[in-house]
Amino acid sequence: MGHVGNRPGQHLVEGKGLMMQRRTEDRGVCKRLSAAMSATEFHTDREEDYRFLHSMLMEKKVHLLFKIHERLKRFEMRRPVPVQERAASLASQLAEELLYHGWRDEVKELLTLISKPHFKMDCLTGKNEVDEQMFPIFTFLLVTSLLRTHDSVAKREFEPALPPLPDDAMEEDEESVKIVSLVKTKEPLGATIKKDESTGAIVVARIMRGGSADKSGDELKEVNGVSLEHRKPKEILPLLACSEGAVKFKIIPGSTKEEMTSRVTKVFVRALFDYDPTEDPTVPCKDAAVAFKRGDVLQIVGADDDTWWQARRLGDGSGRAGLVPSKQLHEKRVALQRPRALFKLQNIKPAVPEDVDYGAITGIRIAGLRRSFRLGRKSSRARKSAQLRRWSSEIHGAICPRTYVEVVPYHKEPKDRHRLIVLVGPSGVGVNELKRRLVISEPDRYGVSVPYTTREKRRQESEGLDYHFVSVKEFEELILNHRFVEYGQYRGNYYGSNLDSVQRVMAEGKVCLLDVHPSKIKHVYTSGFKPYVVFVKPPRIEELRLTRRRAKFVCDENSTQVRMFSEEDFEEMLDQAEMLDSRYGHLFDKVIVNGDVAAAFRELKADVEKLDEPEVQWVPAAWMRSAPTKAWRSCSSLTGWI
Ligand SMILES: Nc1ncnc2c1ncn2[C@@H]1O[C@H](COP(=O)(O)OP(=O)(O)OP(=O)(O)O)[C@@H](O)[C@H]1O
Repeated sequence: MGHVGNRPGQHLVEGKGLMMQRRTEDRGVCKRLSAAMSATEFHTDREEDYRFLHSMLMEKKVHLLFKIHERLKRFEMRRPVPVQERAASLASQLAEELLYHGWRDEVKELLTLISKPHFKMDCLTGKNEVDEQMFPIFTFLLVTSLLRTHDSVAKREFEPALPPLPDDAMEEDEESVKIVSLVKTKEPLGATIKKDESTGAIVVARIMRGGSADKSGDELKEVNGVSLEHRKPKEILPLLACSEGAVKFKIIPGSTKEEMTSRVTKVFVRALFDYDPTEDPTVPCKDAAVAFKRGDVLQIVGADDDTWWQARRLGDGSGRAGLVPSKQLHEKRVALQRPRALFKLQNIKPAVPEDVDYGAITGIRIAGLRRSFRLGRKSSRARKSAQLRRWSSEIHGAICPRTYVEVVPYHKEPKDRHRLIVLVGPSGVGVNELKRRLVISEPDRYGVSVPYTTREKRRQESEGLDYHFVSVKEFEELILNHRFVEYGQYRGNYYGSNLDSVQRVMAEGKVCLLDVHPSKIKHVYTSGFKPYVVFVKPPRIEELRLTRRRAKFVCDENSTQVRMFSEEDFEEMLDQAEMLDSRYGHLFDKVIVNGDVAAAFRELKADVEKLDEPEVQWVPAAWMRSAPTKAWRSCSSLTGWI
């Protein structure tokens, strides 16, 4: 066993010698097994080691241990919960009903004795030691006894009772010292501690609002009687970790407490990024942090720290506040990441002629249901400049990252106009298809804005139904007056979605459906339109192949050709969707995956209808007031998020 040398496995061999001495001890079995297994990497050539391993692995106890482990795991997964906390009293009542009448006094006394939870089972197993006639009663009592233990566990009565406050607690220093006893439970204390650099004192750094402790700024003097003088926070954590049951803190109120309380903010924000504390190595305490997804609404209840704010996630039911990265922290993090656009070339989508007669393809003519002015409508020159804009916007996004935006509750009144529904998505994903279905389903409720164009009217077209036909001069004036949400040129003609056209639909009391490139959403991002942005996302490629087998796709740049989707089209659609989601995802209120078109349509319709219900909707605060609240200004500024 005394193998000495510089080989990597040396210490393992020595470890094995130690293990062999203790081979009979159950507790060492697992350790030995894992160490021996590691040792095999280096010593499988040694006969002795091999024999040792073999004999150990064949040991019945090892197998039993694994079996126990598996059972425990299975049991753990089932998460058993008590059906009720009064099983024993029910059983006793039943016993009374059935048996109790006419029992001798000795039996009654015995019954009292052995129905205690801690009554030893051994006493009941020796049949000869007790009256034969009473044996069924013993059996019953044994069960009752077990049920009492069960009830104690169900009521968690096994936890120690709080020790009474020492009589001299307040006498010690009436003004400034208080002793707090807390029972350690599974619920986090809701506090983090740190060393105050200026005074050297250990202080409660953060107390989560709604958590067990809520006295931020207090100074910790003792934990379970152990003085914390000159100790570092990491020395204190083991003290807390190893304390069983009652944990006693001696706390001196911090001087800045009132000041800090007054700084509590009541700001609501929408998160514009996902946050998972389990994947964040820098969070001060993972259990004290709050996970959220992009789009979740958070109530910021503490923003006095530059790095970690305290927030509640609305709708999570716990009401507990926890740590979330501050705006500044998230911005710094994003800034440290390399902007992807600088290193990854984007796929350029081929142009699709905007002038295709949609009605001819679908057989359905609805005012304004022309092919969209979205990505696919650009000439190759326009595409190049669009690509450059895309790059610059990605770099801009990295410099000015999306963090949080202040939101306020909005209750729609019956007299209020419907919100504008903005549909975005990669070309060919089915935005027009969904729009068309909505309009057909309720033409009196849904409407689409009629685009403007400078091209000649064709024979089968009507003014105000297919297009508003205007002169170049008129169109350019409208451009100068910022009347277009989106416009472009194709084959020498202007085409555009006009704000007045959108307003006309809304003024008719209809829900206006608008599809634009997400970069244009800013033109309608106002309290007047209150846009509700729906991102239509393609499903996985397998589902695209399956669902679009018979779909026709307008494909040719120079003509009005229609063809089936190709594999390349699908890949491009998915690429574009990813790009749109990463760049404009912070603007999306809803994401609908358009796999099965009927299901996507139902989901969209239900969602849009919900906007008319009296339920609260969270909208950007900027829509409802001209300036951000004082509280939000204290958190950060609102600029540059759209
Ligand atoms: N879920 C779906 N299943 C099968 N076919 C679909 C589905 N969604 C859309 N389609 C079909 O795919 C084709 C393209 O759809 P649509 O014209 O609505 O796309 P789009 O997103 O509006 O494209 P563009 O931006 O280029 O105008 C149409 O023939 C449409 O009927």
